[in-house]
Amino acid sequence: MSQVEEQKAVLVQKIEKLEDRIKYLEALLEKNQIPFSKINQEQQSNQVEVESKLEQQQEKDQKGPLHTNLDDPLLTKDTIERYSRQMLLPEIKYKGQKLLQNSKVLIIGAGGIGAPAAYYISGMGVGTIGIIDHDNVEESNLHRQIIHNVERIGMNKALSAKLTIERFNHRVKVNTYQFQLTPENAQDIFSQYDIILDASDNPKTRYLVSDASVLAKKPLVSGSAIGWEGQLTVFNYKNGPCYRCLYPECPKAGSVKSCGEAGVVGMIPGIIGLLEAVECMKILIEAPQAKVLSQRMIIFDGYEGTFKAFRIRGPQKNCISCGENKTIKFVKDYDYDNFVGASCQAFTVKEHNFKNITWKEFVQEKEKGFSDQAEFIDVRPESQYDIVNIPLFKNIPYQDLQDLDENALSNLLGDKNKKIFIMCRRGNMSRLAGNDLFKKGYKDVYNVVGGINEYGRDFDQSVPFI
Ligand SMILES: Nc1ncnc2c1ncn2[C@@H]1O[C@H](COP(=O)(O)OP(=O)(O)OP(=O)(O)O)[C@@H](O)[C@H]1O
Ligand SMILES: [Zn+2]
Repeated sequence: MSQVEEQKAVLVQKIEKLEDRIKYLEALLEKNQIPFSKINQEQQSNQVEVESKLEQQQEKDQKGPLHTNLDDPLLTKDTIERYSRQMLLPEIKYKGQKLLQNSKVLIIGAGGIGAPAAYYISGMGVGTIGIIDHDNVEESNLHRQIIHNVERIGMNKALSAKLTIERFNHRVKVNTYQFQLTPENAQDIFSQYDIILDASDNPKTRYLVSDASVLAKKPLVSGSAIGWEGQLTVFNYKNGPCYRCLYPECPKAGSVKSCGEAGVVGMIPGIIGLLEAVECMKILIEAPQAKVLSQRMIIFDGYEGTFKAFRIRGPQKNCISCGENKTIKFVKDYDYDNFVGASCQAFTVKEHNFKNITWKEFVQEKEKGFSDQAEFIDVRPESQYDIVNIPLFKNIPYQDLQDLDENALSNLLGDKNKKIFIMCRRGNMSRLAGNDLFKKGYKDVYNVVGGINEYGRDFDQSVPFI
């Protein structure tokens, strides 16, 4: 989406929103029999003020000669009617709704988990929602990120979420942070909210979110989803463990996968996002009997049709984030790149001995004719290869390639002097594979830069961008 189209989409949204608001205000005016001229010009420019004045006026007009219990100016008649079905619950009632109305929730990422979580959290009447995401809506997000839509492709996800929420429940204030959460900005942003929801998709952000939540003394609802499976827990709640207590070391390279690599059934992050919203509500309404998922985890397996809940490790005395002698005092002073890069940055290859080749160079070389002394490998998972592939490249998924010893490799690839061309989806996994093959004795290894996505973009429009 071009910048102009993006701006146009934002304006169209605003017009629609204004039209809705005008209708609503006109109805209120009519109901209260207030002539339009009575509202002064200055206030007209501020919809929220006008609306709240009208609502107060309406409330005042309608107040009877006796006092009621209704003491929260934000929980007006209409608002209570909107939330009445949940307010009927003995665990929520008027007090619980007031707590929700006066609370602030920060959601990290408006993706597969964050999108449904934000939708329902705005539905339940939280007063303020903060949404942080630096990324733009893509076509491949829409099977699960239901807060966005086709017209929003190319628009920042936090902004897109805000536009949807404003049409869904205009009483919720949405703050957007249309940039990346970093060690430099995290503590400041977190301090402005009561509870944090992690809906991000990478280890570096997860550790950062956890450490910043510990420092800000805020509970952290945390979930993840991949394939058919999702999991959920609550960290840093009433002396419970933090993320680092559970995972002091980052998972090993290659074992950390994103939805973009491994795929995901859309409903799974949807379910996890909604479960995050449930935990969020339980914490905010301060229901004494509610069993918050602290030191417990739920694993949902959609394929098996099972939910399992079990206890997890408690707080660790030696945790560098929340333990007795914690060393993380300011997240901006902690080197997340180094911590994550050392063990879990899935696709970081700092030093390499393979050569890079672009698709243009590859095609030129192919036209000259490859000798028999060349092998072509596509290291993507079989499911990705199945959707679209270049048959010249045979599929040896990276996971399988890693497990092959030198003997098995030489049976498969033959002579170690052969040229080996490796491709993948975007050129990340092929770099890891290139390094592995070099270490196993193959000295003429080529990484095809940009993978199938770049081939599609530059050479063949019929190739889907996956
Ligand atoms: N540090 C961060 N700051 C802000 N947003 C983040 C950060 N890390 C991750 N996110 C956001 O969290 C969301 C995670 O969503 P999800 O797991 O569905 O992945 P995705 O990037 O939307 O999709 P895919 O992996 O399929 O391309 C993304 O929108 C991503 O931009
Ligand atoms: Zn800890």
